[in-house]
Amino acid sequence: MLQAISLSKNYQGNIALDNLNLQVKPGEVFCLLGQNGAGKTTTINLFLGFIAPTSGKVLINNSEVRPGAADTRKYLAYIPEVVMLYGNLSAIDNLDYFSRLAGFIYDKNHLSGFLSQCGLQMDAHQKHLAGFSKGMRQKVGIAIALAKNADVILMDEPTSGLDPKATDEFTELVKKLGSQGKSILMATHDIFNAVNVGTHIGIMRKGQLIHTLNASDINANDLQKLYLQTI
Ligand SMILES: Nc1ncnc2c1ncn2[C@@H]1O[C@H](COP(=O)(O)OP(=O)(O)OP(=O)(O)O)[C@@H](O)[C@H]1O
Repeated sequence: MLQAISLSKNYQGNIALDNLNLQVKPGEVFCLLGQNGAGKTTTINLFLGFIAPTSGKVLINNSEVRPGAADTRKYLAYIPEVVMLYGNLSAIDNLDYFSRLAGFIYDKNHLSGFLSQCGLQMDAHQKHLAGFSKGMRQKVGIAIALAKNADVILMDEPTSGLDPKATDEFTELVKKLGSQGKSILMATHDIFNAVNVGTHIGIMRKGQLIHTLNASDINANDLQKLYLQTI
């Protein structure tokens, strides 16, 4: 489970995050919406331990995240806007490498099984990543999350630039991960997708979480209205 408690972050006197409180329980997909600069990436970077909070704390499975500490990182997988892996390695070799880094050793069939579960077509498993589309890279990123057995998945605008079919495939995968009990926090600008994939939706403005909603309580039109009123 993910928790942010009274979390604030200042950069040279500028407030990037202001007393944020949120939690993402197992099985929940929490979508964070907000304009550029609202603080979404800062929130994700704090959970990843890339930066330290100015005040407050972030917890993963009840352990406090500290920059550079490995104990909370083992629960995590991270899907950035573009999954950057080794272009000169095949999908299966990338997956093997990153699984081993996380302490998991699988045979080729098992690795291939993770890639297939994530919708990557068989004939791409042995191909170099350099030739992959963004949608294919995101699938390999999710396969790494599965292979690492990560409880928590952080995603920063993972569907930006994906075509509608690739977005739909990605959305179905994220729902499946949620139904398997993962806790997922996703920063996104895609209101329609947030309603579709999220169990919870947060709207941020200037570092504050202004609204937190159950996705089942709102449709995309009403969410868009609320978003525009809020930002
Ligand atoms: N390393 C940094 N140094 C100084 N200011 C920063 C740094 N990183 C972020 N900020 C500032 O913190 C605020 C929040 O930025 P953040 O990247 O978290 O927003 P965001 O909601 O993710 O935006 P976007 O949708 O553009 O990705 C912004 O004002 C930004 O300029």
